[in-house]
Amino acid sequence: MARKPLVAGNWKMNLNHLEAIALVQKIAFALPEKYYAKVDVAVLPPFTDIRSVQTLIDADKLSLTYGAQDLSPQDSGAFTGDISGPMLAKLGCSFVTVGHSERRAIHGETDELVNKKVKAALKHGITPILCVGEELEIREAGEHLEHTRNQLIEGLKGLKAEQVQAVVIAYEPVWAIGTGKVATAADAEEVCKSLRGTLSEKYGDEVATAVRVLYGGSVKSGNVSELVAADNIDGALVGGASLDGEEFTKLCALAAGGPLP
Ligand SMILES: O=C[C@H](O)COP(=O)(O)O
Repeated sequence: MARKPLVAGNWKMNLNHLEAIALVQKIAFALPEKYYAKVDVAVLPPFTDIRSVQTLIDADKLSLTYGAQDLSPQDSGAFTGDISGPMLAKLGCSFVTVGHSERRAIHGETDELVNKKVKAALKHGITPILCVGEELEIREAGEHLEHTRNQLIEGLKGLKAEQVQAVVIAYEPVWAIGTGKVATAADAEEVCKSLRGTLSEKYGDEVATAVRVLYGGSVKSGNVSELVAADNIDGALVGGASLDGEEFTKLCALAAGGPLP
């Protein structure tokens, strides 16, 4: 079964809602419609931008999709500062990243909390992009496969096979995020293949074959083709390069198999 690549731009804590509109317009103008048959493209802006992005995408009937960078495991209540799945669903979000390494490191998110967030996203019809990845020390100790396998198993705990089929996995080695140090395609493929193997072992071949596994960590137009050419890499979770409309458009076109627009 051929998996359609997904390129998701994680804007992190960058761009206000006016800048968000400008960037989405730039991408929409620069990436012709025909590319969307070969690649799914999503932007993941900060919460405060989502309504503006939704309005623009709906009004102009753009093929771009969008989502959020986090969600609460709760649906509503006294959780000051949090944003819930129902709120994101109402805003038309297709995706939400869960367990990004910045949230694990800066906000102390555990695998248990990540698992609750994955369930919250699925409950409200939003595709979770479950992020896993090892720190440099773990890679240097040769424990990256075991570490990412455990994060995957814990993140998906308690889900049925059909629910797992609706999840996107992103392998993001922490040492490659925002550092300019991209994992080689062989390094990334090794982990993505191992993650798919774990999915197969736990949920069966059909699920493992259907799930998209992305790579993230210093992905740019210059390295995306080599990464997505690997058998088990189905697209990219892009940070820094997703803030530059021209660069992100190039990257999406290359992930679609080219040519450049
Ligand atoms: O979610 C995206 C990743 O953290 C990658 O960020 P980066 O492309 O800036 O390295």
